[in-house]
Amino acid sequence: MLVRSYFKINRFHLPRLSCLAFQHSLPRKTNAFSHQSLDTNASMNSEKMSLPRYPTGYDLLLDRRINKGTAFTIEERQLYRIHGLLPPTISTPQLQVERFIENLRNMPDDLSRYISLGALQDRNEKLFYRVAMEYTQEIMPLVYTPTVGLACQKYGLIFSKPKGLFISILDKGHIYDVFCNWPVDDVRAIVVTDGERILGLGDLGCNGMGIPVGKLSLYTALAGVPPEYCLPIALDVGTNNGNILNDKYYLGLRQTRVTGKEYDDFIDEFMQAVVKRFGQQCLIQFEDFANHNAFRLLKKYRDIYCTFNDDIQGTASVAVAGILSAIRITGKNLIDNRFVFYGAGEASIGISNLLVVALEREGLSTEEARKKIFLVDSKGLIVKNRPAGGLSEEKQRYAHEHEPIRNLIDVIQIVKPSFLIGAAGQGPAFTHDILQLMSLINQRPVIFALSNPTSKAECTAREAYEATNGQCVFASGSPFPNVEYNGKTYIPGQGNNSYIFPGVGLAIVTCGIRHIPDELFYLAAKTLSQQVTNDDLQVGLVYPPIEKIRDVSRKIAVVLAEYAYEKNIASLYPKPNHLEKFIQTKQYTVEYQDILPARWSWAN
Ligand SMILES: O=C([O-])CC(=O)C(=O)O
Ligand SMILES: [Mg+2]
Repeated sequence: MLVRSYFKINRFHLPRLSCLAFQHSLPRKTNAFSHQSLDTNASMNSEKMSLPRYPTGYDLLLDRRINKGTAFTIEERQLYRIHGLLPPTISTPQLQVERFIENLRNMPDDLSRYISLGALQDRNEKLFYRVAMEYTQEIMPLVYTPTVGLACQKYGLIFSKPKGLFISILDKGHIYDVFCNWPVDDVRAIVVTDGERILGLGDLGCNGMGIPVGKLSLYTALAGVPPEYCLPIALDVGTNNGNILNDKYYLGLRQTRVTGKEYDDFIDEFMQAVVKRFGQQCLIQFEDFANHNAFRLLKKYRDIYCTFNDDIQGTASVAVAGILSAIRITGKNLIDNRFVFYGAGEASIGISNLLVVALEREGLSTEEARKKIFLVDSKGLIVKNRPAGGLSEEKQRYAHEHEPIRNLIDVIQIVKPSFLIGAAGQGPAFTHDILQLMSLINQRPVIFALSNPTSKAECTAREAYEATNGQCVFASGSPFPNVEYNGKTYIPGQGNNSYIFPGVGLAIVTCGIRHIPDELFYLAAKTLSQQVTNDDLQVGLVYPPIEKIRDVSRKIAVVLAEYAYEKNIASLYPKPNHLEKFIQTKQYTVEYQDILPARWSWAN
């Protein structure tokens, strides 16, 4: 059948088609990324049949948004002049996925796989997301933590094609003009980093670009945010990392970081330029800024722009969701727990702040809630009488009236926590002794090792299960494989903000939420935790399985959108009658776009 139609078209229709294409002056080139204005049906409304304005010939194969590779049909190959540029067999999308996965598995290491996935994203976006959605569990660690950490460290070596914008301090005064070089006008979600604290790896300068790219890939793969709405940005204000400055392949500015007023003015201009270019409702997600800027900038911008800080608020939300699920396993009421945090940076403070909200909902006063939380930083337990240098405003809230305690193990001895949460980005810190102590204090201790990438995790899943004799409830920021221990299989959950930010992004881009109050992250946490079934809890999972993530993200988005309409901070009007259905219709699908004119038939 296929072969017959192939010959039929070849023999009888090719000359006529070519001629038709010329007659209606099919444009040879359109903007490589933007097809949203090129509506097939709209073009079909004209009396005379005209062809949709897609690139033709080789250019079509270079257009990642509509390229289908070997899945282009005979008709498409003929009509768009790509016949002969591809081998004769027409693949199904499923076969394309299988071919890609087989190649991927044959590659020597994860960095090669990262590069290969990035190249697929540049070449055939639909196929990239089909692979990412069908093989989420396998692909996520390659496009995201932990491999993205390695990719950032090697970014100068592996950079090939632009996936976002690089805006440097040298662009100061002209940031809007740089934005104008981005080929899409309707951008609704930006993830931006200044590269100063990439995961737990420290200052990587503009090599940090891998993070916004990875995060936005998950916006689409995990929540179905259309990729054309997404823009990754690296702000380059220099780097204080000597190794990078001396790396001959480094692609960023070779200068130390600009700070103070010059930095602040630069970020101000950046924020204003986003609004000028893309509008007030464009989401700006801050990612992997250093502590000292992260809190400050969040406070400064949160009420003026549509913005949030993922490391503070997204991580807080996913961790609180994990806490709410974990107490369903341990059987303790939330207010009967004590929480020790190892690390007192963005993640720990963010989680603590949201946890206080959750404890308040259970009837505690703010003061009582804060007393349940114990932060340990590089100097030990955070206590009120810290000598010279003092404590930042954020840490101050959690300072206890206590003698200084230097070591984590001593803190645990004295505080007797039920939760031990690591988010210091310092690598192994939950020793066998510490983990064992947790299981002496608690029947079911809860251990979260949230630091990323894997090399920075406070302990491995195996270490946690073994030291606690399989009794602990465990989650980690980067994925760990299942653990077989004493004849039982333990499934470690991934307490990563990727359970939260894609759903938050989906709500914002579909309903035009103008501001992002903290309440949204509490609602997201509750909704996420509600998606955890008793079966999940039974195997120790405090998050839903990753296979359900698209539905989970949509559920989060619906709850957030409801809240936004209630509080009058959604700008899409009128409110859709059925929010869930509405949001679902806006979720990206991996079906190839039909690029044949709607009324075209080969019988013509
Ligand atoms: O990227 C991740 O995996 C989570 C995160 O935001 C971080 O560790 O900074
Ligand atoms: Mg981050």
